[in-house]
Amino acid sequence: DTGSAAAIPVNPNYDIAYVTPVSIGTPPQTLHLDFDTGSSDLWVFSSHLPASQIRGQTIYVPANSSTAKLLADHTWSITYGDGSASRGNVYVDNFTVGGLTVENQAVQCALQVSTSFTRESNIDGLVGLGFSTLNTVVPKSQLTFFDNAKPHMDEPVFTADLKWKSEGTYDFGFIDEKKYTGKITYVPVNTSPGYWTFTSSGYAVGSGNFSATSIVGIADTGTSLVYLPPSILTAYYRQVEGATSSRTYGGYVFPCNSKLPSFTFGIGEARITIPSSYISYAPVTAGSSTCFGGLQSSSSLGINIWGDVALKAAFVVFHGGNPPTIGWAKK
Ligand SMILES: CC1CCN(C(=N)N)CC1
Ligand SMILES: CC1CCN(C(=N)N)CC1
Repeated sequence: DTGSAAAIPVNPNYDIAYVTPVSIGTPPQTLHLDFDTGSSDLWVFSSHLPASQIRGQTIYVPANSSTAKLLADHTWSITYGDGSASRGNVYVDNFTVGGLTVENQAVQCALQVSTSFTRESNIDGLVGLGFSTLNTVVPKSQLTFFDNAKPHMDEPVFTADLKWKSEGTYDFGFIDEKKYTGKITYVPVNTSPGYWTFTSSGYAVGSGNFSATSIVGIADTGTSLVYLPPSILTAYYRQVEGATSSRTYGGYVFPCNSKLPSFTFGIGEARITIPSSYISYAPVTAGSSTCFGGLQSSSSLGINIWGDVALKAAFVVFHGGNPPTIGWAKK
């Protein structure tokens, strides 16, 4: 089996997150979900939510699906890095992404979501594509869509072709040679933390020398920005006129008309370059002439994150073999 589905920016001006249409149940209910390689719960806004917590999202109504079955006495509860959270009960149902169907996929139905999810009217839930060890369902943890689909896939892979301010693609079960240039460089993945954790070989700022240094981090489609060690941030933003680390805005900001260098990171001998346009991320508030950087410090996170700002500069292969690996190519 294979599948292919769109990755659509939730906001036309800034790549805050991407959503992908999925079909759940019989007859199919279409929701737009945030595919997140940094977590492993598949959860949706549902008919179990109080109306006060829904603001435009599409809800999944298990009662309207002839193939939905309650997973009795199972619950889940999750909190994300940004403090957002959700919790609820669990059904299994048919789940289809871009033509690839998994029967009896655990679909976690929200009974409660935090205000940041309520405010995000274009996100109807998440599809966790991290390792199933992170799944929060109790008493029996559930498998991700990828783990359920893998045995039926032509190849045990999914790929991310995210794009700057435009629609990209998630492919499942195959590698589309048309989506990248040159070769794919694969590096090992440490599955123990439950994320797609790999080691980058170093970085360069603009046209400067490449600094060979191991950077352990995660490839995370569910995080907007790139979070790296403070020393790298200092090296980058020293090249940006008027850049400063702002306590007010919680990170590096600079005048929106400042000239920004690109940022290159190493994958083995290969190099991926993030164009400067991706790093001038967004005005700190609507209409401001102060912009928030797409590269920020990981010092408060305890983990380095290659989020969408980095991923959209590449074609990325999440290879679920034994052992899993991650591949990066230019495009
Ligand atoms: C390590 C953190 C990265 C951001 N998160 C995520 N994409 N779900 C939460 C975990
Ligand atoms: C990784 C997740 C962090 C929380 N999210 C959010 N507030 N929209 C969704 C993605």
